[in-house]
Amino acid sequence: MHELLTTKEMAEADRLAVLRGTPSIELMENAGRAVADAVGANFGTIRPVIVIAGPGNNGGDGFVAARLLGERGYSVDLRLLGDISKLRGGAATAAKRYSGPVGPMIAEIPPGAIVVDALFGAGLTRNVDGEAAVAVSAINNSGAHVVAVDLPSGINGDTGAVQGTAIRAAETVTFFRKKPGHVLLPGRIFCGMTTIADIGIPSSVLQDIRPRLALNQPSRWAHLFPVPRVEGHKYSRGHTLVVSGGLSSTGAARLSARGALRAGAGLVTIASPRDALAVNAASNLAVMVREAEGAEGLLSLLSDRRINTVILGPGGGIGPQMRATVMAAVRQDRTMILDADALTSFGEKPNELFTELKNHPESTAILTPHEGEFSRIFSRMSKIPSVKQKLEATQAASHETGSVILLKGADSIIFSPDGRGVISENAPPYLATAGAGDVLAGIIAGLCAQGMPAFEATAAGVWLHGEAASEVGPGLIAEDLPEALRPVYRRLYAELGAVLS
Ligand SMILES: NC(=O)C1=CN([C@@H]2O[C@H](COP(=O)(O)OP(=O)(O)OC[C@H]3O[C@@H](n4cnc5c(N)ncnc54)[C@H](OP(=O)(O)O)[C@@H]3O)[C@@H](O)[C@H]2O)[C@@H](O)CC1
Ligand SMILES: Nc1ncnc2c1ncn2[C@@H]1O[C@H](COP(=O)(O)OP(=O)(O)O)[C@@H](O)[C@H]1O
Ligand SMILES: [K+]
Repeated sequence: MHELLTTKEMAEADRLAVLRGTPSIELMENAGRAVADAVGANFGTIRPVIVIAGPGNNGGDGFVAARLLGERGYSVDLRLLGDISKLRGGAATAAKRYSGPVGPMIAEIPPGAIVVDALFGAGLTRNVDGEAAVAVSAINNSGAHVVAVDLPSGINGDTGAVQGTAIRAAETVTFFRKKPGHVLLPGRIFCGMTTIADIGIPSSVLQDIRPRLALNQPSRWAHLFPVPRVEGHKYSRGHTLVVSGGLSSTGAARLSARGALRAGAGLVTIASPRDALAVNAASNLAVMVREAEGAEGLLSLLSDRRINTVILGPGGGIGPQMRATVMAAVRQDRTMILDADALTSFGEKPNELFTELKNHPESTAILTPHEGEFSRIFSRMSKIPSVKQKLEATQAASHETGSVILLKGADSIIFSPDGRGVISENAPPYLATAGAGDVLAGIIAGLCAQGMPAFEATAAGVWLHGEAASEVGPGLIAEDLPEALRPVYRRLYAELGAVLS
């Protein structure tokens, strides 16, 4: 159930379901029934229901829901955008089956009403304006409980963007699988709680559609999640190196190091400039500290081939020294997590980094920008859209650079250069706190160190990070995150049925 279908893929799912024997009107009847059931689950017949129907199949679902709610004893007021004679296909059939009155678009919602929003769904092609926009604002201003059919009207199903204006729903009933617009912001906020209804589309259609996008859930990466082995030892669990900043900025590296260790790396070492050695050493026990000054220092530490992952960027400083250090790591064929300052340092010359990465196919880079860092590093690359189109931009950045890209936010997006992508929805808002990203870089590195492939390790790291945050709860600070991994790991291993004797 974790695949995400673009609106085009969903139309294909509908088409294949029809080809395999389920008539389109039956899909629409099932969709309308699921919506009527959602109203019935929470509200008795005492509340009036207003169904706002649009000119396409989304409106058709609205006609079905209106008919069924009427049959169940609700007082239903159906309003249609456009002319009933212009309805086509399933929507025309659904309208014929509805015997109640059909009114014009509404500009005011009576108090206490429940609104079924069946104005536009997957077929929204342009900004909402005119009469439809008036209805949207009347609904939003009324405080009515809104059940959206498939998508809140005005939300783009592929991007989650608001097209002109959009209905704020309390709940959204979608069909077969979620769409990206249900999980990407701001769409996710407009959806309220989203439920998925089975309308009779067989899951086997997915074998033909082969969706590339999914929710970031353990089902995507659990088969590759590292499980400590009885015959293992610390070296078989990998060694992560974190490059620290100078005396006044060691905290970020220490947070990353702690994240990597808790995530299960066998060893973690902080590569520290001399001036910060004392503070790094004094504040770490299980994490080791070694002196390393700039690119030269890093190279000398990387002569130890057991160090298999390197974190660069957190608190590292912006400028030529950081660029040289990153380039040195790239030439050493390691898995690198490039975060924060390591990304910003290449803002002027991104191709310098990406050319070097291409010349070293044995090295793997995972880039973990937030939106600001993403713009800094990618805005000069013409084939990468603006970060405002975040899904397309992340996918293009991964494709163009051959690196795993994690675009951080409330709806973190991760893409692999092979085109697979996941979107996360488990991060609580209080995770947005200083240093949380540094811990995340560490968790991802800790998973890579244990041999998990880069894309899956990044997805798993982001999921664990969100779960750990929820485990801590409000009041969270970044230091809490590595510690909260323990109960999350315990639960995850239990769910995986992993034997940890
Ligand atoms: N396919 C199936 O088997 C099933 C589909 N199902 C349901 O169908 C929905 C998709 O249906 P759909 O493709 O007809 O699109 P829909 O969202 O109704 O909108 C298209 C209409 O709106 C109009 N329009 C668009 N934007 C507009 C704007 N800004 N302002 C004004 N008008 C605008 C557009 O006009 P046009 O662009 O053609 O001029 C067209 O008339 C899907 O979300 C699900 O609920 C379920 O029943 C299960 C089975
Ligand atoms: N509104 C939000 N809801 C949930 N998580 C968020 C939100 N905003 C940011 N985050 C998460 O918080 C973390 C912040 O990381 P980052 O921006 O690198 O901050 P820092 O550099 O201070 O560590 C990321 O994991 C990001 O996904
Ligand atoms: K809708």
